[in-house]
Amino acid sequence: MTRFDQFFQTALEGLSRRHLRRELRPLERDGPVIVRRDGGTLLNFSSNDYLGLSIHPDLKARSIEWTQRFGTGSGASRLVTGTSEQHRLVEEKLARFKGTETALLLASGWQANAAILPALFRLSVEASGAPAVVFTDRLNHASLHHGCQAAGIRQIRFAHNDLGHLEQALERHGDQKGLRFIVTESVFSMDGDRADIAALKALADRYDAFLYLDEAHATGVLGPQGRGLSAEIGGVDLVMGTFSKGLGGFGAYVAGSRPLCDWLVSTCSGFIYTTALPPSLLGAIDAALDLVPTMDAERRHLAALAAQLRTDLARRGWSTGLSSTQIVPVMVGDAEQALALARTLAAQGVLGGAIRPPTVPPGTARIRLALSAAHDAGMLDRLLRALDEGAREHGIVR
Ligand SMILES: Cc1ncc(COP(=O)(O)O)c(C=O)c1O
Repeated sequence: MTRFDQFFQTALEGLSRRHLRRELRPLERDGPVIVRRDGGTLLNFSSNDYLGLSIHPDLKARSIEWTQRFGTGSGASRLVTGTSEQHRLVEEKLARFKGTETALLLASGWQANAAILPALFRLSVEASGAPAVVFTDRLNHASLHHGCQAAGIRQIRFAHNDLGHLEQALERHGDQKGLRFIVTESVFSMDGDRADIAALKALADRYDAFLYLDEAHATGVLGPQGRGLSAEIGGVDLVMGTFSKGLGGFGAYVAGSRPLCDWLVSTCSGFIYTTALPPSLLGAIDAALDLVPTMDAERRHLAALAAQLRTDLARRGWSTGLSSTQIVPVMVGDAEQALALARTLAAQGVLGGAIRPPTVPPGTARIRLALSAAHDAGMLDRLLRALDEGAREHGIVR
């Protein structure tokens, strides 16, 4: 015990009373969609490993091979020791995949957003002498908020995916001197809905704004050959994404123009002051980038499963919001009820995470279901039966 522990305890009890306390629970994976927890087996609907690549033999083999050839760690920041051939090869492959001039690897999606935005916004001061004017979707991921906060800018928030509202804001702030930035996601992680990238790009062009797009949940899954929604139209100024979800590994990327990536190499704290990605991860990413473009059948299966699930849930009276992707929220509303429902799911052998404020807005707690190409129709039936049971047990009004 330290003398501060009593403060932690009291603060934690406060979180518990508001049903906001989070806890780590031991879990072991057993195949693409099965996990073991508390001695039982659960069917997993909570993982972002959308294509099941994290256990693919090709990723494992190249990760092992590159570890054996190049070691377990990179030793230092790339600016200190130099850039390895593997980093260069993976970045080139990534730029080809995303259809951009170049790309840059970063440590994680969270770190990328948290560190890129402050570096990017500095450009405004350099170019115009005034701070950046930043327009953000109200439901942007925590890491995007963090990046804005770290940059010390005030976000001009527009209603979720409401481009009319965004346009009004662009109009209202039209006479501000700084460079304009629109920061949003192509697929929203807690709602599974999509941004209209073509319309965003048109707005960005009309108002001379820089478009920053987070493709964390689209990479590998959506767009032509899984290249993300930005690949459908091209011309997005900066696309970031992660390797931790559809690509089955870990780490993140920025894809864009050469001057953009050169700027980040010189100014992005989260790139400069951190150790380069290790060979094991680079090997897995390299293999995933070979496989993903060939996985149209898996993507079709995943999309069909998600559509089926939404139809079945709607038939049973559940709302799935505006989901149109592999992420399907089952809206509950009350945080305590969402937690109770997740507990019943687990008792029925199904893992579906309860997502509560502050991750989602107050009153919109939900079970976030994330589908994988490794799921099948029988598994969806099991999930639906478990949800019905939970609704009955806890008197959840649908
Ligand atoms: C939209 C979005 N961006 C970024 C991240 C962070 O990515 P990573 O898990 O690679 O840190 C997430 C992860 O949940 C996300 O949902």
